[in-house]
Amino acid sequence: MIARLLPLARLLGPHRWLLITAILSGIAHHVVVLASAGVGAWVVSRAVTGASPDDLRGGLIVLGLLLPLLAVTPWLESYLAHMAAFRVLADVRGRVYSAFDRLAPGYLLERRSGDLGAAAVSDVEQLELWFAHTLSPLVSAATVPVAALTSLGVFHPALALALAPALVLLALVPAWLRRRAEAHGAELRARVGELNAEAVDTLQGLRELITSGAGDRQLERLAEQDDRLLAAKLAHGRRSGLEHSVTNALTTFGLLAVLLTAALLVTDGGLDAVLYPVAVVLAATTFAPVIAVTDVARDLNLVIAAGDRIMTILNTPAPVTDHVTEPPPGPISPHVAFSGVRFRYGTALPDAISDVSFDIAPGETVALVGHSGAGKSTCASLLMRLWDVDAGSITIGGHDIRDFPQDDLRGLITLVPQDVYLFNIPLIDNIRLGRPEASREEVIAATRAAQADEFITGLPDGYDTLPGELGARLSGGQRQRIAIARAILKDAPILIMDEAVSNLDTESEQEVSAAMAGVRRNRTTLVIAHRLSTILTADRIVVLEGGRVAEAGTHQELVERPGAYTTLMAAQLAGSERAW
Ligand SMILES: Nc1ncnc2c1ncn2[C@@H]1O[C@H](COP(=O)(O)OP(=O)(O)OP(=O)(O)O)[C@@H](O)[C@H]1O
Repeated sequence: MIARLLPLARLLGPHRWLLITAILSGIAHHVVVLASAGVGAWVVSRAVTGASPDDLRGGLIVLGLLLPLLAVTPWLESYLAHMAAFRVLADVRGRVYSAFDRLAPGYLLERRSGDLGAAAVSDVEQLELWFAHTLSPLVSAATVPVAALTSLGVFHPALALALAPALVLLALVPAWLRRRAEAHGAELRARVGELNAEAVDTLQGLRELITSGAGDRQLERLAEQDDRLLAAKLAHGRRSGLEHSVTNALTTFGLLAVLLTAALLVTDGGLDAVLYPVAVVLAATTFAPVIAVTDVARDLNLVIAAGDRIMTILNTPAPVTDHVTEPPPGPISPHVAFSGVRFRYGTALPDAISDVSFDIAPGETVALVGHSGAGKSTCASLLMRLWDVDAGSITIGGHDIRDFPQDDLRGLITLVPQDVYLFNIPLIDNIRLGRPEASREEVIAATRAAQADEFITGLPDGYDTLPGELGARLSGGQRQRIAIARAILKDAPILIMDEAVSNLDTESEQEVSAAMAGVRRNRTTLVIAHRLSTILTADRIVVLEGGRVAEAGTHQELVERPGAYTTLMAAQLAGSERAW
């Protein structure tokens, strides 16, 4: 078990010195306890056997000197161990968040956000048990009994021999129950993650649950997850209880063995009667650090499971890595070209796009159109290098996008997504996301250009409104205009727009279209188009079908020959506002 936990020590980093000092304080504490108990027992036993106050003075002075240490050393141990633990926890949490950043979105799509949230918060929290409450007692438990056994051995070897079996058996209890403990720990942490994921899902999908009347079914699912967590907790509790009882029994057995052996030795004259209470007190105090460890060891399975979950995240290789540290030299022309691009989301999956070639000249707008699943979003994700192409290449200004550090590449591109996420920070900071240093005036100018100024100033706190719950109350059109304001403010030369699929009312539609036209001006734009109005204003249209380019050209060129585009248009005309 300990071997599985030792890799966690690597997480200590620069805080290891704090922890080492805590461990030394812990050892000092136990030595002081042993010494004061021994000296105290000796003083009492001398006093009751008629020693004069003068005979006791030396012992009492030692006790007086030990007393402050008795108070200070445990405080120091706990304070330093917690300080080290909390600093490590903060570091680990930071590393987990950067891992999310590094792994996004490929790995994150495969795991539920509530489960990942549990990993970032409660799994990391679980590590406190190891760093603040286990490491130091563990070292004490390994050293103090050796010191106590040696002292008892000096009194009489039989005393050490009487105590040793109980100590050895105590150390073996966690090993005996290890397999069960690890299985329970993994189960328990996984169940906590699942319940968290289900709860987050429920909250995120509340509107859908209410409108579809599926709330009760979801509550049942939550209750089922709760039951599974309860079963895992009970199994953990049963094993933990068994461990506790065995530990208690062994402690009592060890003490009785020393008590009995010492009594026999005193009767036989092998041990001075004055040393009898000293031997018993020494034996009793020996168990304290061992019990402290077995107490926390009962929950170490949870730490192992939490550590495994964290390490899995930290050690997962990023889907995309930087091959260079500097972007290509000179001004980069915002000319985007896809050449023979092939990509699939997993080795077992079919190609999402194959042999896709098209280019977007600087300042040009290309509309990607096609049925759902045709590969439009995949093209946009590949241009932002959220994944790397499997074959072919994507270039900007003639340079392969893999020749840019990711930060530089994403500095060249702005995304206006379909569904805009608003953080619970003032709206002005939400708009500043891509350019945090922008002044208030610059934000307002960008928001005006995105036709979002009017509705924001109409809010009671205007630009300082916290979206919080409001995020959900903003209309789709308003959220898109906030994203457009972000894009205008970031002022990147290349723009990717994922047009909202949901129907906007006519007024919102006009406002969003006007805002989009504004942001597209002078920018190289790739728009995942769903609306006829957008398609008609694009310079060129690329029609995707089953992950391949079926046709490309201007609207005029494409309508003149029957093909994928005219079929899509026919579907559009037979349908509603939305094209597909
Ligand atoms: N994360 C993913 N993992 C596995 N397959 C994926 C993933 N994302 C998309 N796909 C698959 O890749 C193909 C192209 O999907 P993509 O999202 O690019 O299509 P799209 O044209 O943008 O569709 P829509 O208009 O519905 O968004 C589809 O078959 C889709 O199922």
